[in-house]
Amino acid sequence: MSAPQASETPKELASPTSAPGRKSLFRRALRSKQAIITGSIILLYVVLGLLANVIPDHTFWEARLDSLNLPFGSETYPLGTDQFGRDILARLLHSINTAFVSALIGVSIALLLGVTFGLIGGYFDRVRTVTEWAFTLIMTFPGILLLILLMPVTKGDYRFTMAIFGVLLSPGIYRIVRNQTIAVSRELYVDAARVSGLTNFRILSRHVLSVVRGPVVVATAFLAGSAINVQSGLAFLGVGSKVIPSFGSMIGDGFRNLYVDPWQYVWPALALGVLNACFVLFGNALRDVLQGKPPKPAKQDVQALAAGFEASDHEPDTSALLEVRDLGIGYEGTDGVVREVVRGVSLTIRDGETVGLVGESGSGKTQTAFGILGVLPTEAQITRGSILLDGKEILGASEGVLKKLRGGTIAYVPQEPMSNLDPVYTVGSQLVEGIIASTGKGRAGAREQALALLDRVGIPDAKRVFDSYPHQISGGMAQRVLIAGAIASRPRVLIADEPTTALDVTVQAEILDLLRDLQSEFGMSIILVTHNFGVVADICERLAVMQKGEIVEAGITKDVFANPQHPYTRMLLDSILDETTVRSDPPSGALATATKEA
Ligand SMILES: Nc1ncnc2c1ncn2[C@@H]1O[C@H](COP(=O)(O)OP(=O)(O)OP(=O)(O)O)[C@@H](O)[C@H]1O
Repeated sequence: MSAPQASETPKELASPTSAPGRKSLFRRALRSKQAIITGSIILLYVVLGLLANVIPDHTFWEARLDSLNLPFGSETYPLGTDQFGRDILARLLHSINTAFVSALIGVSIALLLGVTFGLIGGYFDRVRTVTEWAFTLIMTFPGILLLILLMPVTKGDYRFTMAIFGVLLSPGIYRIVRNQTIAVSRELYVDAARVSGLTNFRILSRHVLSVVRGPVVVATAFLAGSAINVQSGLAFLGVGSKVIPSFGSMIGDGFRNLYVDPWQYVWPALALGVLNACFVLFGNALRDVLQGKPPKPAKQDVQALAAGFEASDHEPDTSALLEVRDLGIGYEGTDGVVREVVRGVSLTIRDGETVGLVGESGSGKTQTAFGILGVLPTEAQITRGSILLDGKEILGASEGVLKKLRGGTIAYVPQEPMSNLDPVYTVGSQLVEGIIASTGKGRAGAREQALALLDRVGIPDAKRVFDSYPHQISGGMAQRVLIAGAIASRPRVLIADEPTTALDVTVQAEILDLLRDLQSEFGMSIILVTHNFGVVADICERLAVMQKGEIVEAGITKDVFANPQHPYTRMLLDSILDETTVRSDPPSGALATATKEA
């Protein structure tokens, strides 16, 4: 399980680990009204373009001296004629084809270069310098000027011009793909794929491409609009063939004839404007779909949720600080069926107590914790339930409300401390940013508090650690740093997700001692997510045992340890190594050696 990464991801792109595949993006796009409307309009343009030789009564090049500047609504010329007596409708429909061919050529070349070299540059560190250099060089070219200067080479053929424009667009795609590839290459599952002997090509096509394609699809929509605009702009300036109709050349002709018949200007400008707006809005809709919105409960009192943090109509347990009731979290499978990974979990945490959420890997502990924090992946669905904080419903609250809660009332200490510190920034600057965001303090005050917190969590040379980069400190120190960040806002609930798993035994004990001290000092409640009964025995007053998404047993820790009721709890307890029992049989290696010596 990895911690939520949304905050570490560039705004325009989804987290690499959460990026859905193309199929999922397409399916989710169908749920966005904006994507459906703008996508349908773009599709309508395509159909009209395909019927360019069928719909009009005249060809686009046919000029009739007896039909100059006919107004719209004229017989056989529904949109009228231009100053050369040519059918505006025919020219408009052919302009659509010119626009789409321009977009197709420009975007295809940009994708071919950007995706290919983005994958190569992102994945292979050794060639990255070369790809960076090449694409930075391309970015220095003065785009439009270059396209005009290359007129003698392109001979005015807009298709060649757009091919060159595709090269000029490619750095944008390259950067998206390169960034995503670098991020994915650092994921543990990619390391695992390498170790298991998968070829680089297989890793790139299977693991990396599936992550980068979402953002690339979104960028493609924007690039298509941009290619159409540039082609139209060049045609307006007179760069390119006068014979092939395009929105730009029609706008240019209409502009020159504005006082005779303004409609000759209005039609192509309108057609280009609408098409352009559709590409931009379609791209925005895809991006929203990709970034997603926080999962909403399936069945909730919508009005209460709309108010964000309104009082709930449940009858809350008045002694409870946090109350999770019948929480269900599910994911849609490839067959379209939603399967619950958290199934009706109920949990109560009172002020100042530590509750262990225990169970083997995959039992739904972290999903429950993420549900409380409101940081579930966008594809997650809340299928049922309620989460009350101080008796108020927070499930389905707005992102603004949840952000405030996460920064202040509820804090989170993630698993794997090292992966949760950005290697590019010093420990201090990351702590300071977090403190500014959660407390609203100024930089100097935040720095002072960060140093005090580092000191408080038992880091001996706080100043040195403050100025260190994450790779310069140990795992135990990194965990202390994350705890320092989490307690900065003096939270009332601290959710610690396997806070000791990645640490060696002595450091584990120190971290548990630290959590215990901080709890009594701040009087906060702790939810300790763990698979380790030893940790639960050490620090938790109560525990809840999870299996396959359900709580199968809950109670006071010493009671459950003394008299476990559920077979699964008994099995987990039995699997704890009994330190008083020493195996009498020698390890197999020793046995083998002994046999050999004999
Ligand atoms: N994005 C997702 N899509 C589909 N299923 C998911 C997703 N994230 C988690 N799950 C599933 O939810 C289940 C519970 O996962 P969760 O991370 O809560 O387990 P856990 O008990 O915390 O285990 P661990 O300690 O290994 O993280 C798992 O079966 C997991 O495969």
